[in-house]
Amino acid sequence: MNFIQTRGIDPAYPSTVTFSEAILSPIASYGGLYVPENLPNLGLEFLNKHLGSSYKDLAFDLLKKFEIDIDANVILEALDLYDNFDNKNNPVPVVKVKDNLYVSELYHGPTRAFKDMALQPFGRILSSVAQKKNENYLILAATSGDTGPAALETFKNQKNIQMVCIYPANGTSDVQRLQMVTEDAKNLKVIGINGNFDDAQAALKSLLASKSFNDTLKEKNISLSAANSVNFGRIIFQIIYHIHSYLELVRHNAIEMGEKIYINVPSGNFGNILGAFYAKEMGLPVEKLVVSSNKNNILTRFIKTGVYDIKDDELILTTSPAMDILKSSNVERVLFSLYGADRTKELMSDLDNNSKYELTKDELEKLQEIFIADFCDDEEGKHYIKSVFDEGYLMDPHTATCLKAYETVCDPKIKSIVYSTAEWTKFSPVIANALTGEIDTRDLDALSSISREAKVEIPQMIKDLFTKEVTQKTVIEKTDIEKSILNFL
Ligand SMILES: N[C@@H](CCOP(=O)(O)O)C(=O)O
Repeated sequence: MNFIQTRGIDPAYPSTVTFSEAILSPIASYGGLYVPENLPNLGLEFLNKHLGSSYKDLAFDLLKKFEIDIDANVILEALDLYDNFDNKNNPVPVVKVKDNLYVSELYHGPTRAFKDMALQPFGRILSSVAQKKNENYLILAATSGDTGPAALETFKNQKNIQMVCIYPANGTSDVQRLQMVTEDAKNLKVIGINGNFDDAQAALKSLLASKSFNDTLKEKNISLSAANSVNFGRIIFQIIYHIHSYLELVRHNAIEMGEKIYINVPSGNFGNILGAFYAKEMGLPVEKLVVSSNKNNILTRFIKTGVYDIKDDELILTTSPAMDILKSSNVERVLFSLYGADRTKELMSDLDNNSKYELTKDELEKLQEIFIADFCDDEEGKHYIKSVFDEGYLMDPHTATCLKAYETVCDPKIKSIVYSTAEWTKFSPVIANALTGEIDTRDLDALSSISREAKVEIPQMIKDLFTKEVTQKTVIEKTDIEKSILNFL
């Protein structure tokens, strides 16, 4: 299958590219993104066929449907990385929390967040394509806390790869930061910036599009790619777990095959729910996609009003930092699917030039046929963490935001899957505070207090972070990112 461009075609670019070309060079004409030319139609036949399949078999068959230009043995090797998750037979358990409410736990990989679901196999595939071409790649990642650790983990010590991860120095949890700054592989560089995630992502996009930066890299015999969800290589793996989660509900006899459900996703850069959007487009029975966010509530406002307006917004630091985002990259891919390339180009250029765009009434209706949304502030989040804990389930603050939308915009008679994007260990102070009222300033104290209260073990890999040497000490102004990357190479 070929890939096309969300903002139409600049004559300087090829009109279509293969999957490997799209992942090696993820930014398309006019700063747009690559999307599949068409989506495979799965239907109930595919779902029925995979009721008894393992996660890896489902994934392999789905990837086959996309006809990507990657050797089958490379795909199989990449999928074998799911064997390192907590349960090699099921990397994504789906757990019942209360009547009609299920949690799909996406955090059982090496860095304890959902990003491992895609970055583990995607990193292996990208590295293998680079090695086969015998080319050197610089992979950039901008992170608000979860992508960074997962990207560093997947690319560390990979041949032909150097990787730079940019994070907001004061915008992640301690555990997220420690996961990054204690990485010591020679091919990795971690850069903290005095700025927020939007600054980090803007720098990444501008470097990907910069001719002079790319030319400088070429002189060093290096090409440039990205590990964020702007890269379709991430998204393709983020479709699979939505289908798997649906099948898990059928397997648990929670739903009949074909029954429609809500898919409720904590959303920031929109990659996770975009995977669900594509799964729905491919035939997964979904009532609505529920977009949950924190006090940085631009996605909720957009879905409720059709106006994406961040002119007067200041990014707020919250207790669900992975969603502290205003310029959400993957909304663009939905705009393209619903309204086409010309309109997407117009809307995205409004956003770039005026920090605002506005849908027409008809366009908004089309969006609202698919998406509903609500946001949850930190205090409400703590309330949900506590009340769900009292019913026997421990969840992180990102997952907790979904509980608000579950109550406010979903029909309780229809089953919901809420996606749990991170393990409790990554955000212990807020969880400890929600459960016990304690205010722990040190993560270690908060981890112990949750461990006591909830009778859960702190995983060794999390404990180890607090004694590991900090090897990545760079913190710079956001204007110095390019210089700092070039110094590293
Ligand atoms: N929430 C992310 C931000 C980057 O998102 P991505 O899905 O585009 O990689 C994070 O935690 O880093």
